[in-house]
Amino acid sequence: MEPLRGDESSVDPGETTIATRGREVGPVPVGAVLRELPRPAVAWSEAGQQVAAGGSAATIAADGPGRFDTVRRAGEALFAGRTVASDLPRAARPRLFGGFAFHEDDKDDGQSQWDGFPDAQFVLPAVQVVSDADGSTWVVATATGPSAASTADERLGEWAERVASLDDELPTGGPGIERRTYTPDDAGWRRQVEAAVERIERGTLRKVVLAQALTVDLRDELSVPAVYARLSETYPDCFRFLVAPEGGGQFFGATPERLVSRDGRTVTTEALAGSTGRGDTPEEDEWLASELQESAKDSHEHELVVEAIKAQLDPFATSISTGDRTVRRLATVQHLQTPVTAELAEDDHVLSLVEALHPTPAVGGLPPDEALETITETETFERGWYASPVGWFDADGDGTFAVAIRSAVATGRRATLFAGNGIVGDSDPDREWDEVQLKYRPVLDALE
Ligand SMILES: C=C(O[C@H]1C=CC=C(C(=O)O)[C@@H]1O)C(=O)O
Repeated sequence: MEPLRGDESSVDPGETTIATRGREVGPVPVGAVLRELPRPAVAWSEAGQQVAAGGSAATIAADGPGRFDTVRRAGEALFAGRTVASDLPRAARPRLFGGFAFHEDDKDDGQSQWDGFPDAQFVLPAVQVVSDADGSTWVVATATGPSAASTADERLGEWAERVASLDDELPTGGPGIERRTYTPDDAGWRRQVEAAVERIERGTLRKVVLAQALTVDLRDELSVPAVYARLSETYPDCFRFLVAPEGGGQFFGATPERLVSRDGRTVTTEALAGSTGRGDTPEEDEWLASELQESAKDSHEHELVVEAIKAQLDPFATSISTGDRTVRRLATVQHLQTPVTAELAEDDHVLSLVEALHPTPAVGGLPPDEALETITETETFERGWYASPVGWFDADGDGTFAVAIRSAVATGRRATLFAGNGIVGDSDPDREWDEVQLKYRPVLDALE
């Protein structure tokens, strides 16, 4: 099916009647399902809920500066004609899954690993396997158009049968890494960080998140479903995601960072910035965590993010509150984290909040425009969808988006991993290099 593009007028309500049907099945391993599903494929896991989805009942794509608005309006037009079988749990309702490129005018020259990833793309999956937090698993089929109901019924029958007879054998080890190429290399990184620090000392820039890319040539064919399953085991508390558009590469990761969730008028987000490593013993872990809590550099970097998020939410909110700052401990790094919640004054759509919050200074910087300019002028690789909003939204305008860090894009036997660090006035290039290497580990470990 051709993606719906542009404004509401391109969406014919007669063509977009949605029918959703579902059936409860026994537990199914996510990797095995992903291997079976057609493209475009998406996977999403949060808070005990796991979705693996494939095929498209409808696709929305958008490019350029109005992309958030375009997607929201096309989504609203699409959802207007939906019918959902009444026996389905909330987790199986129609949702659009996808995300955005980091920059609004992302250059897709047709030759990079980002080929096939537009500035924004969302898919209403034809088939989903949803494992809900209560332990139940559902096969869900969705179809659009005049014969939506009968197509959804047929699709459900076919997929419930296929899912029941899945072979769950997946490669147990990673494909192995033959060659690594860093962009920039360590000397180039040093120059970039020094130039950013100089810019901060000289003028009005306060913080910029500089990132780098690590391209790995793989020894064996990569099974993204197997890597996704491995990330799900190692990072159960992170958002795991996979976006595999038709005919493009596969973008995946396990990110600790929520961009925003909207549930009615309640908004949840967080500041996550300031990092240190993990220790070899519980005592060393504690020592590193308390050093992080007390570090003036990390506190400054973190507080800039908290203040910016509050300011970004302010125009929407009747109240904003922040929780206690804690240390979030992951498998290879520890971060300073502050939860932020807000109550909306009106029923703003989650995509309006995504637009307001992206990029947070945890992946962009401050002031935002100057930081973005610095990133564009400095970085020598394509961010594509790295550090961008990925997630879902539904017919009510509720949704959850994560920040797509700890991620990689893969095509064939090659994967490019991304990682970045917040640079402030007293950043040291060597320490920043070491810290960035820790952020490659989640994906790297799954590939080795
Ligand atoms: C930009 C990344 O991390 C951000 C999130 C947490 C901590 C960060 C930091 O300490 O610099 C970064 O702002 C990344 O992982 O690529």
